[in-house]
Amino acid sequence: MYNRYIPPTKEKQSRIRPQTTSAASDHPYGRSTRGQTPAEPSQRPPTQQPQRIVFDDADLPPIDDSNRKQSLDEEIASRAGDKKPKKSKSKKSKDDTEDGAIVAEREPKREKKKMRKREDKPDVEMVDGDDDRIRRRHKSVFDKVQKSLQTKDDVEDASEEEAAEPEVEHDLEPLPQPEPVIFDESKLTYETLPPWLASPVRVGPDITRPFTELGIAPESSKVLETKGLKDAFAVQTAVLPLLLPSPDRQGDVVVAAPTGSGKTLSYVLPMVHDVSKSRVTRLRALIVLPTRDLVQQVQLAFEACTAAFAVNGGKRVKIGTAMGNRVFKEEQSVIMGEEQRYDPEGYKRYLRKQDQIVSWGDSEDEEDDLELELKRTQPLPFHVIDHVFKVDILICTPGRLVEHIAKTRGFSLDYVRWLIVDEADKLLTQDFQQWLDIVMEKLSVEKPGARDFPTSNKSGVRKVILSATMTRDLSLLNGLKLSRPKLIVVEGTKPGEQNLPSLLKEFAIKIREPSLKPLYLVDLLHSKHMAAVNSDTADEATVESKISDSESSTSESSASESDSDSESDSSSSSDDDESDDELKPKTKQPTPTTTNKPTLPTTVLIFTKSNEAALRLSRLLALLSPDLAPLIGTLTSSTKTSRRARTLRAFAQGKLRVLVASDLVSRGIDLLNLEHVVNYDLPISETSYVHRVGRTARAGKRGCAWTLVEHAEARRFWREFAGEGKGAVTTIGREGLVERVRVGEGEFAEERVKAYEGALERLREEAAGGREGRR
Ligand SMILES: Nc1ncnc2c1ncn2[C@@H]1O[C@H](COP(=O)(O)OP(=O)(O)OP(=O)(O)O)[C@@H](O)[C@H]1O
Repeated sequence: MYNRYIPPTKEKQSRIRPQTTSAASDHPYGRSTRGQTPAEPSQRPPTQQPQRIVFDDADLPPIDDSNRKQSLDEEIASRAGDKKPKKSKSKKSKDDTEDGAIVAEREPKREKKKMRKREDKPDVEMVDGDDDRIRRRHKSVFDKVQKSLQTKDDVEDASEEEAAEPEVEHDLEPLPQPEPVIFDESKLTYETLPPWLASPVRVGPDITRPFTELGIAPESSKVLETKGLKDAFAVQTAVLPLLLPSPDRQGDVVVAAPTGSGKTLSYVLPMVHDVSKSRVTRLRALIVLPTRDLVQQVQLAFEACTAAFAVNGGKRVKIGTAMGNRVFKEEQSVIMGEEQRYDPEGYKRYLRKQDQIVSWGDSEDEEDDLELELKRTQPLPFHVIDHVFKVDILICTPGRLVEHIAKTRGFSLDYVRWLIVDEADKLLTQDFQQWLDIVMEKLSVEKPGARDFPTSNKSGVRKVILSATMTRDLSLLNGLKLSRPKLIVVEGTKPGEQNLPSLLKEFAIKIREPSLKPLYLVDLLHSKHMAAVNSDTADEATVESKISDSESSTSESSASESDSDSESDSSSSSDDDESDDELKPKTKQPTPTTTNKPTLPTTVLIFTKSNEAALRLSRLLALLSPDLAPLIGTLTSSTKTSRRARTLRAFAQGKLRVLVASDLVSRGIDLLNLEHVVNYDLPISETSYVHRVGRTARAGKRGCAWTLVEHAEARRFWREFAGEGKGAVTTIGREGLVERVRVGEGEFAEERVKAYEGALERLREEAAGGREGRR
């Protein structure tokens, strides 16, 4: 800081003492002036020794120059004519009592003002040469003080300047302003879309109707009822009448309905109904799905319904799958068969061809052809071999379908009259081996009468396209070459968006310490939040029995690897009691005595961002929470299909309660009685969020979705997924709001953190051991 300056009076001037000091103190503030190098005192002549002016308040008497000032003011006033003389406002005595810092800041400004006033009146103020010299020196001191204060003020004002630009005075004429940006707040309308997309058929989410009212025969309805399917759900009430035989001219159907709303049965029932009317087994229908797990799940739905239409003379429809879980040849033999047909002309042609192969068989390729031919079944004399389908309906993944079209003898789509694309947005966006182009080309082949629908006026291929997050992208839908399409939308609170099930409750958990995230998860799993939310689920959760069951047998960790991918995968219709059972409502158990283990969760599906993350988290959970270990299963795309199926089955039976999964199972998977979904890692998109959380709150049941949100993810989560906060934009439609919930609040106890670090170390060792083992 600097000494406070009091302007010198005549009286005071006599007290200013010149001092000979060091060079550093030549400057009034004990520093050399910037840019000047002060000379060594010894080099200077004594007369040129600078004077150190010491202003010491203690030495100075109070200034009372009011009289002099008054006379000066009067003179100024008399010169100015009409201006009144101002009263002197010297506050010296008051300032002396004020806080030093404040005084120090105010004083220079005030003194500068006074100086300026005096400079304006040189004839009055400048009494003699000494005065003049001292005054000039003071002025330079003022200037420097002023400058330093100015710099300080500048720094302090900088932040304010950022906020508000300084006002610059201009002429009265207004400055030219930039054109105001007009934001187009109008929402995307469907006006540019074709009428069928612009005006969908809207259905309320709570409508139900008996199947018999929708065109299903009473005998079939009865069978469905025994499978737990009493009334049709909303989407089924709208879709069934469009797909079941009708005298009206019918077209294709596009369905956008929330997860778990029953889209599968809306196409399964009319297809089975139609195909059961045809006598000969031929490939009549294709259902394309993005994953093997979904293929297996839809197969179960079909098999549960085939019996319902094998009444009143209808045939039992044969279902097959093609998804690449078995060796190709085996899959071929399950889908296709061979039949000997009497055809002497055909037999002659066959013999001529054999001769050609034998005589050409010189090159390596031709030898291979010959070998292949000899391996094939040989026709009986005067017979030829026909390749025939063993299934009426094929449920498949796109890649495997393309492979069969290319390589399987006799695999023709000539008689296909149903094409179902489930999870359509995924299948249309991702071009799996250009499956759609290849299939559409095959379906364009017309064989007279081959694609006629026995009991309706519709001819050709009937297409049904479904998703909970249906695309409205025409360029994608165009590839399907839809004919007279209708869009069915099961309404939510915000029509047109990706609606969540109405009975889903969503929660967000703030993760304050990301490095301890697994501990938050453990706390959540053991909290009261993970209790059953559906009364019937609570009834089924006979905790003790299930724990002992799982401990003895089906723990994921103890699951046998011997379960190979060649495990039989029924390709034709059969009385698979186990499959049928899975669709049956579980018989109610007595109310459980959950109090013994109150902290164990009911049923939870935890989503991670990758396969590896799922495997790691699953193991970590088991280490951190040994009581949970036997109840944890893992589902990743690197897990064998058969093992995944077993895990899903164990979960459905209540032997497993916690599934840790990658996004593989986020779409379509129908886990019976799943109550809670946890987004351990944030999903990559809103669509992914909708599918993940849609694994619960299905088929009119309640469910909860929990998302762990780290600080860095909060903005994205609340804006994009929850649709809350400034600038929120979300396509997700929901009934309520996402609630904030606290879990793992406060410090985690030191022992827990230590145990966690120990578990991580163990995990590292296991991973290293695994790598060593593989080497
Ligand atoms: N009419 C019905 N009565 C009773 N249960 C039904 C009925 N229709 C469907 N379900 C059951 O509802 C559940 C969800 O059905 P489904 O899997 O078809 O949903 P989804 O709409 O395809 O969901 P996602 O979009 O997630 O694939 C299934 O367990 C199914 O058995």
